[in-house]
Amino acid sequence: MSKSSLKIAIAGLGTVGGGTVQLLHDQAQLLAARAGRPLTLVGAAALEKPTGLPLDGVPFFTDARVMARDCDYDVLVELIGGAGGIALDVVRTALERGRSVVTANKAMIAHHGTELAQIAEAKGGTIGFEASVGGGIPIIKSLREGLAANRVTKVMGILNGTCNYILTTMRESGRDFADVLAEAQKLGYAEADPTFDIDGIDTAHKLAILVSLAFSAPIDLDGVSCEGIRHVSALDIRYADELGYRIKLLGVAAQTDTGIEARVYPAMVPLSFPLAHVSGPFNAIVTEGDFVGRTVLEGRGAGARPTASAVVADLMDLALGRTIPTFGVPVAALKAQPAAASGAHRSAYYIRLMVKDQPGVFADIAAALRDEQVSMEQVIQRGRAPEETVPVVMTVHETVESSMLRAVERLKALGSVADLQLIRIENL
Ligand SMILES: NC(=O)c1ccc[n+]([C@@H]2O[C@H](COP(=O)([O-])OP(=O)(O)OC[C@H]3O[C@@H](n4cnc5c(N)ncnc54)[C@H](O)[C@@H]3O)[C@@H](O)[C@H]2O)c1
Ligand SMILES: N[C@@H](CCO)C(=O)O
Ligand code: NA
Repeated sequence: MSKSSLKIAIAGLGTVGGGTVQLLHDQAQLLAARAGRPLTLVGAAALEKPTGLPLDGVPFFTDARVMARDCDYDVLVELIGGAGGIALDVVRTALERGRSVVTANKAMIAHHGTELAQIAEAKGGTIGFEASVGGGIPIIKSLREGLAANRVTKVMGILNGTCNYILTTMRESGRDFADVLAEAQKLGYAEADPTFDIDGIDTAHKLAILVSLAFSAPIDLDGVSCEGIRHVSALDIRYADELGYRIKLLGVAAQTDTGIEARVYPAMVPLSFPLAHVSGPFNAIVTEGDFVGRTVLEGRGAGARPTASAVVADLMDLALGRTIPTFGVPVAALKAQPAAASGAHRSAYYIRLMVKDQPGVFADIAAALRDEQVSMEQVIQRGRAPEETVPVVMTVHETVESSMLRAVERLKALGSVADLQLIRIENL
């Protein structure tokens, strides 16, 4: 006896929605064979009906709210975007109707995930959000299922394809930031508002989701500190190369004795580091678990086809009746934890100072570092330009963050220092 099809309504037909419609069409036979039932589109909504997508015979809606409310579907796929607004409305409507939801919307999950999981639990639906973190990389499934036997102690990753594309292309081509960002937008990697990418907000959304899954805690976006890549200059990228590092925007979360540490920041990573060679729009995530040790997952973090691959993986779980609580455990079992004590983090650092080229400057810099017990490792200063500022670049040994920040204040207060750039050096 053949099973009934999984009825899918899709809201949003842009980069990811278009890719998803195409995948459901191109792989229809393979999906039906694996799921034991067809996956059928019963509705599609967007501001305008795109041409060139295989949507013949699929009812089209310009109002996604109407589709969410009236259409007869098993699962609503939300690919509109935005933390609230229409995306949240259609998702709430579907869940309230006892239907399931699949979404790529990390902003919405990071802001409203716990509340939505509660509705899903109460009404008998589920929420799939594999596409929301790491694009096509199965990191949600990995944390929620594959690593379920472990206490996870650390999750660290390159989680934003746009930033990684910008940093990689700037390094390889010497092109400037704005030019490369425009290219990432054209390729469909960037968010509708690309400041979400470059200011680290998108990475923070994704890290908040990973923290919840890894440490069984309710989503806490406010608990993620966030620094983007706007201030990373071509000069720093060149010095990183010379010193044997790559600059990467990282999301890093760890379980510490005092609570959860969750941070987004650009860091220099040594070439031997598992994330150093991850380039272009690729993402990668390193996890550490108490029994499994380290695992590393790498793949395409953005773009139509990889992201559609993750959306449809969630649809396959639904078609097969494989369901699991949204964050791995029922909402009532999620336990909030305090944020780790600030300033206690230890790491090495890269410092670039723009200084006036005059006698005594270096002694002042050395004294500022000495006074805060910060120990220098390498120093690069070359060129001579008595009328201008010149770069002095240093790396310092592992030091407590609070000492490093006090030393930075001392350095900034020196009359000879015109500018200062501080970048963490990350190691595992
Ligand atoms: N682009 C990527 O590589 C990527 C990867 C992972 C996750 N995501 C996420 O996927 C989601 C979609 O991103 P995208 O890049 O496909 O966006 P997009 O801008 O390419 O597409 C958005 C779609 O939503 C539709 N839409 C917008 N407002 C609407 C409204 N009021 N009513 C009905 N439809 C409306 C648009 O017509 C369009 O079809 C976002 O949450 C994004 O963060 C994107
Ligand atoms: N704007 C996001 C899309 C994938 O989530 C990125 O560049 O990674
Ligand atoms: Na994913």
